[in-house]
Amino acid sequence: MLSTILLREHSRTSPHLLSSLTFLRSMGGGPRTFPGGLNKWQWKRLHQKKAKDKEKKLLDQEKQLYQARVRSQIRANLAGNPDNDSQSDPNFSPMTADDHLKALADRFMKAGAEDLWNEADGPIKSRSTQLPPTPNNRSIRRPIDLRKLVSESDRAPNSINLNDSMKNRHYSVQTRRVSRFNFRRNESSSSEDDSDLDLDSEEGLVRGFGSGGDEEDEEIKGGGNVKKLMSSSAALGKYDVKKTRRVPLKFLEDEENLSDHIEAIRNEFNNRNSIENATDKSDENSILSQKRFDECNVSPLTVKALTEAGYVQMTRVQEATLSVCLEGKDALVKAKTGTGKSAAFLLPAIETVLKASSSNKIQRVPAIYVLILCPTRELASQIAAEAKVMLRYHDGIGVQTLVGGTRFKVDQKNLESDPCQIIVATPGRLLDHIENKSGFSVRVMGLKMLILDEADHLLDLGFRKDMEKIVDCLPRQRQSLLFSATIPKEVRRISQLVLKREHAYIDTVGLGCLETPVKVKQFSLVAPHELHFQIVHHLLNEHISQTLDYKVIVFCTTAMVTSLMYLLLREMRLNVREIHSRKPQLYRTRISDEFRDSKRLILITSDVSARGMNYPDVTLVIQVGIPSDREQYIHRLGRTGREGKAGEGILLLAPWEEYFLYDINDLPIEKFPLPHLDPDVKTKMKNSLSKIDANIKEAAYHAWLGYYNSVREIGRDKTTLVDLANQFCQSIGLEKTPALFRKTALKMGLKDIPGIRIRK
Ligand SMILES: Nc1ncnc2c1ncn2[C@@H]1O[C@H](COP(=O)(O)OP(=O)(O)OP(=O)(O)O)[C@@H](O)[C@H]1O
Repeated sequence: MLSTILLREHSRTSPHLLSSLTFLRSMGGGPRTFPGGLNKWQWKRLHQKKAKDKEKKLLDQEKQLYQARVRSQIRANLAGNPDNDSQSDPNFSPMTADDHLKALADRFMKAGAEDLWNEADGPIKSRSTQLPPTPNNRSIRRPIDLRKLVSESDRAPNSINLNDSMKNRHYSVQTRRVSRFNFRRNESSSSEDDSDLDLDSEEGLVRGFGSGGDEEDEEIKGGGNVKKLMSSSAALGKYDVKKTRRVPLKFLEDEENLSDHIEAIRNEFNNRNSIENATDKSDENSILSQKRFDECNVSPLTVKALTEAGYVQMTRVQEATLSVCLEGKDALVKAKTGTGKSAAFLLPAIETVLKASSSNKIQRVPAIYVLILCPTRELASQIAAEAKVMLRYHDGIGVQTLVGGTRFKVDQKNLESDPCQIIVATPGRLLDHIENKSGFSVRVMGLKMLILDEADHLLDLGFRKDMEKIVDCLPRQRQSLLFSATIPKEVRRISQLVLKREHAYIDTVGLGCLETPVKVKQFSLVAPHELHFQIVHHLLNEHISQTLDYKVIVFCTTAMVTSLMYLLLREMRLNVREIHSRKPQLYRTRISDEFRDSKRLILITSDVSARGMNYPDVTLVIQVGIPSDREQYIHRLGRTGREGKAGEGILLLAPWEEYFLYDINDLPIEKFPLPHLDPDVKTKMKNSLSKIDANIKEAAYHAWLGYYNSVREIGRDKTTLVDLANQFCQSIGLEKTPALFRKTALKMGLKDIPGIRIRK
């Protein structure tokens, strides 16, 4: 004690002594307890909690104030007399309900008003506000879509609209302050969606069981004897990728010597493609713009690699975003599925590395300049493969993936032996590397650019905690780019966790325009639940008989239901493969690569394949059961009709899931007639089902129950839910309902529900 006081006194005069004291303490020489007998971590946590509570309180206050101000302003405006209280005006007459709605709609659809939308106001509904019939609630009215009340002219004049831009070939960018609030670390702001967001986990029940089954970004630390990192080929994968690394960097000045070469490629291309271009340009649905890569401010070496890979013209999203991203601005970008978002962020990423490398040639181990985060392992591999193709002629620039399901040590070895400047990672594994004291966090401190692919999903509650921790460890002086095909309004608010307030919002879809690919025909089929397996079999057979080079993806609600569907269809002699989170990573990668490169194959999958995966020429997507939300429907459907091609999507629902159609009623979905099912096939299916291991069926029942329990509209009536689950049980040939652990049943609120069996 005395020595501490003496040291403290001394340290006032000697800073060296202070650092020695700190060192001594870290070595165990100093006091380890804080007031109240707390240790260092408890003390730290206590203060973090206090700060968080304070921040939340302040935020709530500000929010209430702001809402009150907006409400009073609306009231004043509607009454036509902003200065006086309308109620005290003797001539005051309340507006009709329709006028009121129209006035609200007008105000809300003004440019930049999206941040003011509340669940009850806005045109984009969350599931919590759906009003269509549920098993218990059949008479509720449909919500009014404010979009329909708004005239075309009220659209944001300066936001990018693909359809408009097609006419005048001119993109503009909406840059503005997004929200008055700082929503950073404020989960309560989206608490109404908590249960929806919980659905990110593939096995809702499994989460309840605590058995650790996750959907995406599952991290297996040190598990499995993985001999090589995943290496899937992206869309450009058939072209050679660079094999060697650790070559001295070639910098921008060297590239200028290539201008002759590029000029030659340009001329050759002009001649070769002039006829094709003429037809392309006439196609309004083409994803391509008229601008070529060689006309942009990107490195000639990148252009050379792109040209060789067949990328000559930019896609619309690439044209719309490139200049903004190259200027160094933060951006939030929305563009339809399959329109080339990956290249849109990879191009500025490469330019960032080139620029940073040229100004920092002395570092022995290069800093990580670009970090790309995405929700699934397969997507990370795909992005890395595409980046490698673009980097083909950039010697000395490397890209690596850090994803779960591989050995952590292997990652570390690769990082040491082959230092890279671009990392593509899933959040969980990245965090492991940051928190591991191996120097990775130091390399990350040089970061220049952070990219979130599938940004809305990464900012969901499922990933939010990890994202907050990651962002906390990154330098503030960086550029951030967020890309997705869907950006719900909650995400625009929460995006400030990552983006600067002054960022560009680039929407190449356009407010109120169709969010799905134009050439994809969409159908919904509502049929009794017990017929679903047979209907899927029937739809697949029909499609195969009509489509020579068929390539189909069937999405199921959970991993175990996917597994059951796969085994059943395999028994029925269909050419199927399966991918879901319960499969080892090497298996997943192998199947993913096989499916990418093949034709006449059916992939049965969970939501691990829903976002970002670029399997070329998928002819049909079948979604069995209700998707977790509207966004997931759009992403799953987007696995077909990529690059402006044609495709087909069928959503198969049980009658009690039909309410979901209201969430997507602005999409062009036609009713699919109930097919005539062959009784012989029914018998065959029954036989096939009987051959499947009962454990798989039991796991499927558990997963099914967990998934639908977490779907708010279905899960809140536990008795009906258990009834439906038992019907499912019978339909898959289980005679006895599988029992739940007491703890699980309790967690799910099912303990005393008739029909639930508890394990003794
Ligand atoms: N400039 C280009 N010229 C030709 N093809 C391109 C170009 N840019 C991208 N593509 C192709 O478009 C397809 C879709 O690209 P990508 O996977 O980046 O789409 P996406 O918008 O990220 O889709 P998702 O929303 O599903 O993630 C890929 O096959 C890719 O090779």
